[in-house]
Amino acid sequence: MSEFDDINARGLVLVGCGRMGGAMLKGWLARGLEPGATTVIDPRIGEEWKGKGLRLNAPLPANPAVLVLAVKPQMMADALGELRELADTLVVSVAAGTTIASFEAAFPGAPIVRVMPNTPAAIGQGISALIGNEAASAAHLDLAESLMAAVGRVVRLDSESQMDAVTGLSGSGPAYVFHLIEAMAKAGESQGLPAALSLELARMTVAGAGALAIHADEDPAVLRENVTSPGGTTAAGLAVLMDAETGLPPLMARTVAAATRRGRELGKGGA
Ligand SMILES: NC(=O)C1=CN([C@@H]2O[C@H](COP(=O)(O)OP(=O)(O)OC[C@H]3O[C@@H](n4cnc5c(N)ncnc54)[C@H](OP(=O)(O)O)[C@@H]3O)[C@@H](O)[C@H]2O)C=CC1
Ligand SMILES: O=C(O)[C@@H]1CCC=N1
Repeated sequence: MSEFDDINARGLVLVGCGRMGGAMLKGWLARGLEPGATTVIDPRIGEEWKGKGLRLNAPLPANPAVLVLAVKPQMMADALGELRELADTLVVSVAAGTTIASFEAAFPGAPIVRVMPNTPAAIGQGISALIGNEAASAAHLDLAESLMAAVGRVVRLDSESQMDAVTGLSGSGPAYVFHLIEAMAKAGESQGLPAALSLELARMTVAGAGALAIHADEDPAVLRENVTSPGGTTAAGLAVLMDAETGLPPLMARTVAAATRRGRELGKGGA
């Protein structure tokens, strides 16, 4: 028994195979999704997906288990317009902003699950938050959860109103962390290190600290204190980074707030 048994029997349709759709597809194929059971709809399908046995831009199966929508929110209306009605299919959207209500208008009566994943899904290290509509049964939610659990961890939300903040935190978050790596590498260069060495030190520091944050029993605050010798180098660095006015906390608060706000705008049809 695998989480893909029903999906492999009935089919999965992925609409939009770009950065996020592609990341999930990579993870699903690695964990048991059969290429022949997978229909990918994307007008500009990347070369990497050809020759793998996927059904590329092929007619939709009669009654797929799941329809995954992974196009940009701004393209969603066009993409939905191209889909015919589906009989008994779970609709899963990963689009930022786009509300469950807007999908209910497109798929009346259908079970709909809104998910916010992130791109580490490509290596099975994602985190996804999900919430379903009234028509989504416990079995539908379990199906969506098992699909996303195949590419990382899954949390369920209490309310759709949490989804924009989730998007601003963990959906967009990998980009913040990649930028942290870039910024640390640049800072090392400024202190005289060669670029390649600085990048390697920054990349492994973030990766190692992230892994430790998951595997250690202690909270991140304790792990931070473990690095910080009284009167030492870390304390000097953190005095800058943790400054309540000019440090990371207010900057991160503004960053997540801006992303959350943008999610809300997209939900209202913002271009
Ligand atoms: N990237 C991320 O980290 C995350 C993205 N998301 C969400 O995932 C969704 C996709 O984002 P992302 O992968 O970054 O975007 P991309 O632009 O990389 O991927 C979207 C893909 O959909 C294709 N497409 C456009 N119109 C249609 C259509 N009518 N039918 C089928 N495919 C179509 C695009 O083709 P073309 O390029 O030709 O337009 C593109 O290949 C968004 O809604 C986003 O909010 C959610 C979490 C994280
Ligand atoms: O930037 C975006 O809008 C999407 C949603 C979360 C991550 N990428």
